[in-house]
Amino acid sequence: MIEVRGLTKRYGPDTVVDDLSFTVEPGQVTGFLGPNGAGKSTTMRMILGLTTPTRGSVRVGGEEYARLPVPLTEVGALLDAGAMHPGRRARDHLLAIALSNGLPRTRVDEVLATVGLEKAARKRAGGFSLGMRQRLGIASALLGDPRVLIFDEPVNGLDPEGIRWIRDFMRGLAAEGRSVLCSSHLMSEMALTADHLVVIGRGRLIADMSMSEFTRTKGEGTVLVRAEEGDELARRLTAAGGTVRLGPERALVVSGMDAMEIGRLASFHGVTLFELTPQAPSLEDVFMELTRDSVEYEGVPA
Ligand SMILES: Nc1ncnc2c1ncn2[C@@H]1O[C@H](COP(=O)(O)OP(=O)(O)OP(=O)(O)O)[C@@H](O)[C@H]1O
Repeated sequence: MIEVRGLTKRYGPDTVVDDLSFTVEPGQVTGFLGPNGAGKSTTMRMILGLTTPTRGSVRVGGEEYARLPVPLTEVGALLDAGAMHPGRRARDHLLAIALSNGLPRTRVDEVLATVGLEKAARKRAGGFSLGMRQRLGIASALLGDPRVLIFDEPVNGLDPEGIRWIRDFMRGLAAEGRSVLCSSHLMSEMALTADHLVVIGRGRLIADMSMSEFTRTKGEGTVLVRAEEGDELARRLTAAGGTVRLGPERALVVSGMDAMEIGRLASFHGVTLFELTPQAPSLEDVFMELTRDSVEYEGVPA
């Protein structure tokens, strides 16, 4: 497992990771979520001993990364798929990593097969598509057969087939009992992959819970309302404490009130309703709500 305790990183006056504590358990995919700039990559780099924390500690399998005798056999990571020599053949790239880490050569062909790159083994990485580069990056993370795997935004820029492959692959690794930590800034993507969620904003922990707990406890639904006198109803709902947004085709999307309260209010003011549909919160909505105060650069609504 990965144990993060009181982890803090400062760059000059900026605290980019702020007293962060969480645990990544085996047998699960833990989604590491946060808006752009939240501090996910910095946290992952500290877990991997690539960035020194200002304060706090990280243990992988009970040890600090720097104390692991052969780190690649404990933890494998995909941080930046572009980080490979373009002129080097895929197999040679893996062979160099295996040999410099004292891992057997036989692992190279095994991991190439695992990620489906056998046929491209003798091709140069420079000619690889993004999807193939991701697979090669994952192959190198798997060389030491580690129990812990870390993926930083692994599906960024991939086509739907590539996304599905990575998703299934991560689920497979967790099913084998490994600990998988995977970062993303998209909730919708994690909804299909993660068992557990760690959500951060501006370097601070916002949520640490199972996916089902996350939707159950954090979700407040909306009600879609269509009315003959939409503008009037919107005013009445706002006055009654609801929050109203304009939805598709002039429908109202109401939060803070349930369908019964809205129906009663409309009836009281003689407003004719055409539709009154409670909508379960999407995970994306819950995520946006949670991280609203912690996005670095917020767009101004048009
Ligand atoms: N070496 C550095 N020096 C100064 N500031 C840094 C450094 N590395 C990261 N930062 C800052 O730390 C903050 C967090 O960055 P980080 O890359 O960890 O976020 P992230 O959650 O991974 O975001 P993204 O999804 O955009 O990659 C950002 O504001 C970034 O500008």
